[in-house]
Amino acid sequence: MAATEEATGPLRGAQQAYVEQKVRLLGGLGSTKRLLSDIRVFNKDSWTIRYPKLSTKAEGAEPSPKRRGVRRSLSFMDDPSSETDVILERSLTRSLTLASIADAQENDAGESPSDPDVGGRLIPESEVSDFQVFRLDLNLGHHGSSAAAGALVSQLEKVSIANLVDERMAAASQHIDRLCVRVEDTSSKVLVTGDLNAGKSTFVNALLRRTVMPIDQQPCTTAFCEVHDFSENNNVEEVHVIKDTAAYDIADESTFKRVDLSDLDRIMDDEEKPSILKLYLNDSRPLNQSLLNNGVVDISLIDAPGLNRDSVKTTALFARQEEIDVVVFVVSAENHLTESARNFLKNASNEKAYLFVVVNKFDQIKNKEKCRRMVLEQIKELSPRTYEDANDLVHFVDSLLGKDDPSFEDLEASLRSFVLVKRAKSKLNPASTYLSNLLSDIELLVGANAIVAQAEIAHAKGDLDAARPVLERMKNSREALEEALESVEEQGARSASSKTQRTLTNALDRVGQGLPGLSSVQMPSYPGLLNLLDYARDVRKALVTSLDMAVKLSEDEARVIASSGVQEVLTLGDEYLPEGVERSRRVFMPEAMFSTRRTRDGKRRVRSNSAVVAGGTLGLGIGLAARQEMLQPTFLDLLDAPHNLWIYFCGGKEGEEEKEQSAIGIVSVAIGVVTMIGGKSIGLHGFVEGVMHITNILSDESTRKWGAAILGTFAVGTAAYLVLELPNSVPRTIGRRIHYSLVCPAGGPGPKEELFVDAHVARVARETRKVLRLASWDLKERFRIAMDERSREVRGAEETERRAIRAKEWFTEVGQRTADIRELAGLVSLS
Ligand SMILES: Nc1nc2c(ncn2[C@@H]2O[C@H](COP(=O)(O)OP(=O)(O)OP(=O)(O)O)[C@@H](O)[C@H]2O)c(=O)[nH]1
Repeated sequence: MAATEEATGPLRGAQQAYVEQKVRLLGGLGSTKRLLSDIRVFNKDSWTIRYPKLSTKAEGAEPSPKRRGVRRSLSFMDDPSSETDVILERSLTRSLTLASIADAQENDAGESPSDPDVGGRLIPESEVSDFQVFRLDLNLGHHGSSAAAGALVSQLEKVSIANLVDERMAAASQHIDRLCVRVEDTSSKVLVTGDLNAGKSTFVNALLRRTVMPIDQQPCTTAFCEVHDFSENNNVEEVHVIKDTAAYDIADESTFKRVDLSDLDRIMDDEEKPSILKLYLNDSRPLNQSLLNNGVVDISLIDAPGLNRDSVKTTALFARQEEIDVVVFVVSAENHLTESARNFLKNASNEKAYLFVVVNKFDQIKNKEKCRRMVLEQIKELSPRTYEDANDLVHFVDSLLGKDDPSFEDLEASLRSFVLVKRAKSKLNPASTYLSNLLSDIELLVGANAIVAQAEIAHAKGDLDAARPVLERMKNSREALEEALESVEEQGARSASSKTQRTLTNALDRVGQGLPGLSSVQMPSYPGLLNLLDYARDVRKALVTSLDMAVKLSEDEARVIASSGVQEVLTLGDEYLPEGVERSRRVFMPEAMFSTRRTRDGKRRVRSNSAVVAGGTLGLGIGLAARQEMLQPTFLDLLDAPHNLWIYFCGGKEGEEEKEQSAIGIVSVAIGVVTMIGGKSIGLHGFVEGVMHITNILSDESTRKWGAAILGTFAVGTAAYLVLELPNSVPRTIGRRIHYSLVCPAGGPGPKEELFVDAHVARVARETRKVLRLASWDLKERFRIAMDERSREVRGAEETERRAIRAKEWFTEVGQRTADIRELAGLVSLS
């Protein structure tokens, strides 16, 4: 573009300043893009970013007069119920401090003089607590949809919210790319928009000093009409009708349709209404007066359809597009700001910060002062920065009069200055405003997340303080517990074994003497010689049963020992297991000890060697009394010849009394034989006759006379003795035989193994040990699991603490980086 010295001279200084600021801003945008990328990586790999919500507290919301910050209640989208008091400071950067810490610092500061800049927040109070760029409310409208969206988001999980924030950051990063393109672009686009019929086309025509745009009392602008200097179109004035803006290429005829300028009215009225038109016009005014042909920057004016014609959204979106540098908002003074105008201004001011407002048809207003006041009040609320610069940015004019209205001249000068001289404002400010908002959002995000990290550090420390000592104690006491359990097991088994040994040895000794193993067992009464065999059977059964009962007694004693052992194990559990660990819920059932297992077919399975090991007759397994060979009386039960012979001839070890008895016993052998042979049918009479008969054969007459008498007397005496002695000798004989069979079951004078006693001792000890081992195994398992859990807890808390410390450091670093970027991009002051 050719520029004359006259036009460029006064603008050169501003241009240079602009270039410098542009370079700084581009640097800031680049750094912010890298920062965003780092935050996204951190969000993905190291820390799920939480999305904060700051709300005003009903009470105590006001800050201390000494403080620049405001008190807010911090909560998070994924956990709206838990709130923390924070102080939000907004000076050059936005920072969050826990209220408790800020209060403490304030107290430490003592009676320091009040900050003169109290409440000097640089962005409006309403915006200070909220996100501008990362706001998760997609609908920017005013219809209260944000509350619904907030409620929806609060249902989402942390990760989903972090993903939404990530999407925002990705979008911000792309927006930065577009901003960079725009900042580097030398052209400036001025969008003229406003309510329907506000006089936008009239105003554009007045600026161009020619009637180009169709004007009507009826709403008539249906297309976006972009007005460019005709130098961009080879100095040819014409209209290009465009279907697709993105595809439009001035060098490619297929992307547009050429139309003569004089046909503009006709195209607008066409049935197939175009949506975008490019008008190339010759503004023949001198460079220092012309807006389009100004010698510094390529300006294009865009006359947009009235807001209420198209949907508010379309125009609002258009206004937010990055190629728009300046928004000129035309308001009809007759209507003030309509609702759609207010919506538009509110949203556009977020994006642009400064808006150029033309209050048109001011000539129609009678009470001009009142109108001016009311419009300015509305602007103050909607775009505070525009209001701050109202003298330059808000103009009350009559566009119909155009250049003939002195106010219009002021407007033109301000607009030229706004677009050209204050180019930084019109061109760079949208980018720096966006950058500043973005950095503020990052600061709010990392500030809140640093608070979360701090809370996690404290929480992890608390967990570690609680779990570490418990774990240490468990590690140190593990060996002691194992030893104690082993001792319980050992002592229980030993005690059961020695008790059983004593009980059974005692019982077996008594049985060996013909007495019942346990005194509680009744011996059968002697039924007489004729029922001797039954008597022997009953005696045998009683003795055997008494042994079974002794076994049962041993088992009962073992149950008591096992019970107290199990109790000891439980006490050890209480002593060694940490609090909160569930104690054993196993119930020890003594009656289950020594039970036989049943096989699948329901038959009993005897686990021990059936030769001598028995549980007794009382349902405790196969006892001696259940074994037929033990109950079956034999001849030897009555007259134990081998025993008596052994004792008598071999001297034995028994005492004298035993010897005397044995002498008689020898005699009894013969009688016994006869008795057994004759049994009940022969009887004593037959026996005496038999003896006489024998002596008849063996002796002569003289001896027969004496011998018969002697023999008769001897036999009768012996028989009488036997009859009297049998009730005592039979139990002794049977007892001795049972005793013998249980100590030498294989028969014969083999090694004197105490098989009966030993086997039961081993069995009872084994069963007792089994019970105690199970109880101690259970406790050991609980202890091991509890220790593993504590180890895991400690490791988890250590990991959380490490992660949170790293995150906190990282967030602090990010806070520093945003401050540096502000410095670099020249955003130190947002005014
Ligand atoms: N008195 C007076 N009338 C004006 C002024 N500006 C525009 N008008 C009239 O207002 C009516 C609408 O003007 P336009 O310029 O077509 O308005 P617009 O905003 O472009 O209309 P649409 O594009 O259709 O929304 C016309 O009849 C104009 O003559 C003004 O400053 N004073």
